[in-house]
Amino acid sequence: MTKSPIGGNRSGRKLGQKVKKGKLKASSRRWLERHINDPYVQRAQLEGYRARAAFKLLEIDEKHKILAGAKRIIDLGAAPGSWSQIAAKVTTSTDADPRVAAIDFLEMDPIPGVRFLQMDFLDPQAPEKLKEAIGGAPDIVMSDMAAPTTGHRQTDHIRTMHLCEVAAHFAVEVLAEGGHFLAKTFQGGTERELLNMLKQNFRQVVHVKPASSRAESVEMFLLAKGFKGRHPAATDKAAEDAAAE
Ligand SMILES: C[S@@+](CC[C@H](N)C(=O)[O-])C[C@H]1O[C@@H](n2cnc3c(N)ncnc32)[C@H](O)[C@@H]1O
Repeated sequence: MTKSPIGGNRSGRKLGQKVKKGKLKASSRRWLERHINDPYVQRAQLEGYRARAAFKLLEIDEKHKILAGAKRIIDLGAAPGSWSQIAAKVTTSTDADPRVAAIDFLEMDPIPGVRFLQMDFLDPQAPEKLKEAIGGAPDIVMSDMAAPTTGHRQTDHIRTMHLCEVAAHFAVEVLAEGGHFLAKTFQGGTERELLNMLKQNFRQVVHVKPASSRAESVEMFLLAKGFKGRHPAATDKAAEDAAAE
């Protein structure tokens, strides 16, 4: 999703009205020009995705093959819904047999096969509600969550890193063995402690910057592949291995 400088408008309707009335500030006009000329925005419209963010997930998948065979997927920070659209397709989720659970504190238009919770993922009740909604261990927990911007770069950075950390701990709590965790992070932002925890619990941990993630953005994705499972012995051995590295 691309954030509008006029306040999180996703549909472009309000923006369109402001353009018509000639009320745009210079920064908004620059944003709009970039948005309109963005090839990923155009492709998203052509291919029926709700956001250009779809291509970040598709590019990561092209290289790292995480989606094929996934039966259940949890999507954190889902609105407006392009990742959930992909998840519903991959899992062949339907309203009668839902296999995708999604959460966002913003509204999201319904997607067939996606159980959507409009709530804050940091709400203490969110993990249980998501588990109930998905109805079984997910093969993928993916998070595109970014904290709402305050204008103070470091604060925004810390808040998004916190979301990434909470998402990682949730993934370790719910994933099926062999499952994957994907989350938005920032360049240079992933804490060593979090990386170590992921290395203990997953076979491979990498940082990815898809081409569709704007070059000027510090956004990156953290991908942890192949969840080792919640076997205490395996976890102890993994911890020893990670500590020895
Ligand atoms: C980049 S957008 C996600 C775009 C989405 N992946 C897509 O493909 O349409 C990030 C989303 O994270 C949501 N978000 C941020 N913090 C959140 C939180 N604490 N709980 C739930 N959603 C959150 C925002 O409301 C926003 O909609």
